[in-house]
Amino acid sequence: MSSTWTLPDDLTVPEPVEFFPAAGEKLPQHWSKCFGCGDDQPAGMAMSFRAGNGLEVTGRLEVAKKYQGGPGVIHGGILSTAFDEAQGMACMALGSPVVTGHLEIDFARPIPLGSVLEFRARIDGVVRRKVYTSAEAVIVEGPTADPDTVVGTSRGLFLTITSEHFAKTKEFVDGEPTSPFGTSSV
Ligand SMILES: CCCCCCCCCC(=O)SCCNC(=O)CCNC(=O)[C@H](O)C(C)(C)COP(=O)(O)OP(=O)(O)OC[C@H]1O[C@@H](n2cnc3c(N)ncnc32)[C@H](O)[C@@H]1OP(=O)(O)O
Repeated sequence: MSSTWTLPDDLTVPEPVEFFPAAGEKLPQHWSKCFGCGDDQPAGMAMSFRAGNGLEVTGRLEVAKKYQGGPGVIHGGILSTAFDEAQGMACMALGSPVVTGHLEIDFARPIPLGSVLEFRARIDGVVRRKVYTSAEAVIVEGPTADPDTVVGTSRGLFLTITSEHFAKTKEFVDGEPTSPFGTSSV
């Protein structure tokens, strides 16, 4: 199905901030307790990310058996979470924390359990606090691996925020952060 997503006319394309890692380098976690990428979150998806060219990042997800939705395939909510994480991590190029405002996914192909997915996510541009992002996923390891076949696509709007955003939920934080960005990058 084709997306109804359209980019605004007044979109501008920023440069990555100076401290954004060079292409191929690992991105720091934004929050070690994050369900998507945290290394201090045993229940989480343990996604990892590297900087790509310009405003692009690549992410990796191993599709564990516990992510099953339909028989033998990934749950759509897990794939959506992975896109959310990947597009949010692309926003790291702005050097500002963000949260997701809107996310839409096309599920293009079944994704068998045991696959390794690669996500290619990017910032398409910004308008004021609004960050327009997009991403695709391909299977790079597993029974149906094919790096040229897109198995899912996503478009997402992220909003830059200040640290005050999370002040409201500070008392509910589960555990101490260990990521370089602490609680505030998200
Ligand atoms: C670098 C860090 C790496 C982070 C990776 C993290 C990956 C995971 C990310 C997440 O999953 S975050 C968790 C899920 N998201 C949330 O919990 C956010 C909950 N929603 C909110 O807190 C607020 O709705 C939000 C901050 C998104 C917006 O509220 P604001 O009061 O700050 O914005 P405001 O209403 O002033 O709108 C600002 C602009 O955004 C637009 N906007 C806001 N929400 C929108 C929406 N949902 N859809 C479309 N447009 C939206 C709004 O129309 C307006 O456009 P204009 O500038 O053109 O006037």
